[in-house]
Amino acid sequence: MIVEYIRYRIDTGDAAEFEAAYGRAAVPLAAAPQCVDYELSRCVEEPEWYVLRITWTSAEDHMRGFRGGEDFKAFFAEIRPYVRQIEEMRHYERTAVRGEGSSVPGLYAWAGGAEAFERLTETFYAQVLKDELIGPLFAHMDPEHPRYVAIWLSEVFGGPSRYTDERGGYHHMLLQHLGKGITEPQRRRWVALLMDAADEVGLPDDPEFRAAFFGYIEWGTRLAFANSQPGAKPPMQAPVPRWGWGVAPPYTPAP
Ligand code: HEM
Repeated sequence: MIVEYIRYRIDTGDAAEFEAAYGRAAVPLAAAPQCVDYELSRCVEEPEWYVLRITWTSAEDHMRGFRGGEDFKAFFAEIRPYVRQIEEMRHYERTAVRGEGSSVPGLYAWAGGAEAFERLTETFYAQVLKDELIGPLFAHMDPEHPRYVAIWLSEVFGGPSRYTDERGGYHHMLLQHLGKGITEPQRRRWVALLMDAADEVGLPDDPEFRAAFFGYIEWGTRLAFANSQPGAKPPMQAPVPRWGWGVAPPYTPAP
């Protein structure tokens, strides 16, 4: 990915028409498969300055793919009057220094932290052991298993990286599932019992949290199922996944 910055200096009297033109130009821009995202910002201290940021899949995709295609023609038709007001137009490589801030709490904090996941797995595995369909799979489980899965889940949902640091990370978890031959009914029962346990221990039940939580559990159990089949050849090394809110961040009612 590559980021293009275009800085404009626009007379304040032309600002409304400039923004409207970009509003129209954004339609073919958004339709271009080379465009990852875009944002036009206006300077607060000196309102004649604008910066347009466009993330492209690559500089080559931008210069050859987009510029050579139909979307560019429609895009350029809208912004042509402002080309002479461009003060800078360059591609920038992203560096490793980036990340998200804490304005939105992570799923780990939202769930209630380490204790919440420990309560969850304790209750869950107590039911698992009594279950006729999946209980036998866990008959010889390590008594610490619920705690290990709690620190795995905590790490996945944005808590400390304890499973990676203390328990061998993804590789170790993967080894526990290889060759287990989990069936689809067993996977479903695992999911159902975990969701029951989530209710029982009072994990947050707002739609946004449960959608994100369930999304990971669905994804993770499908991987565990696939990786447990005879002959499966999953990647042996990978980071522990990190799961976020996805398309529905926490709902905060208007004040
Ligand atoms: C999101 C889904 C899942 C997660 C996050 C998960 C997580 C884990 C982890 C972290 C371990 C290793 C614990 C350790 O460090 O020793 C493990 C082991 C194991 N998992 Fe899963 N698992 C998932 C799905 C499943 C499913 C669907 C099944 C079967 C129905 C299953 C059966 C097992 C078994 C039998 C073990 C070994 C337990 C033992 O003997 O100690 N897992 N799992």
